[in-house]
Amino acid sequence: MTTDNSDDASTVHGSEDPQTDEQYHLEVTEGDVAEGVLLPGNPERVAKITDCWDDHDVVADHREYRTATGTYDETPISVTSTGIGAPSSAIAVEELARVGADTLIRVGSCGAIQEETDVGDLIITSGAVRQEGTSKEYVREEYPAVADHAVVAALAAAADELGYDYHVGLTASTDSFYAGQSREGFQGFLARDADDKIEELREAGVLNFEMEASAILTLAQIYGLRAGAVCTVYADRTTGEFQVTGESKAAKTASKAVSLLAEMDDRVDEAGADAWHAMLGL
Ligand SMILES: O=P(O)(O)O[C@H]1O[C@H](CO)[C@@H](O)[C@H]1O
Ligand SMILES: O=c1cc[nH]c(=O)[nH]1
Repeated sequence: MTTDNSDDASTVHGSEDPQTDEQYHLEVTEGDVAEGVLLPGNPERVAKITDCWDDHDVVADHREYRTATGTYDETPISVTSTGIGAPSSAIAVEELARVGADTLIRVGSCGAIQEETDVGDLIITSGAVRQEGTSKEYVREEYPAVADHAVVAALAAAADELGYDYHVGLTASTDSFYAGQSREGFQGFLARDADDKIEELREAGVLNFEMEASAILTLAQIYGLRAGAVCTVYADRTTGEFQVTGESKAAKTASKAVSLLAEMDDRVDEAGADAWHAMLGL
């Protein structure tokens, strides 16, 4: 008996050299992406991000993963959409790391749960509650999802320079937009402890809900990569207001942060760690 495997053969992605092979989900290879990569959830946000760059090319577009590479303020930079949620974001981190990315910044939207945060504000994540399952496949629940301190500082410096209102603090990353974020489901369904859950996070000082940051930060920490997150507030969970607004603020802030980090890295290469600390005001 003969078997026709021609279709299979054309879609095999080799695993002998995972660094340089085309990656199975993202369809990127080494050289396609810069060291600094922005990670929006929504593929449609890729174009909104590249709008503020000097130039760019779309280098891959497969499933939820759209990747573009270009320059911002003369700094090489890439963007890859992750799709919604931790499982697909973890795949993006895995495959981007394999092709040479070392700095990952999520550029997202979120729901804010504190009174002082308004729709359109930016929230820069310093650490994230791991209310998702993916990062638990990698490491025990007690392991912290922390943002890289230089990435947080660069995002805050960028938002300052651009004149945007921002808050720095803790994010809760969930596996569910509805039940996981204490929203009503279909026909008014309310998950067990929904009200208590949002109140507990609020009282513990958590600023916002979104769905990817904790997995990205956890994997980055395990792999020795730098990561952070900046999200625009779409939902104000204290007033009930919801508006899709301010996407370009997070895009510009994260792009500028990548160029500030590259500048810091160059200075460290030239003058040692003291210069880096001086730039951060430490
Ligand atoms: O706007 P993005 O980056 O997709 O982020 C947020 O929006 C989606 C839910 O609507 C989730 O991915 C959440 O994290
Ligand atoms: O409330 C919100 C808004 C955007 N994304 C989320 O995950 N939650």
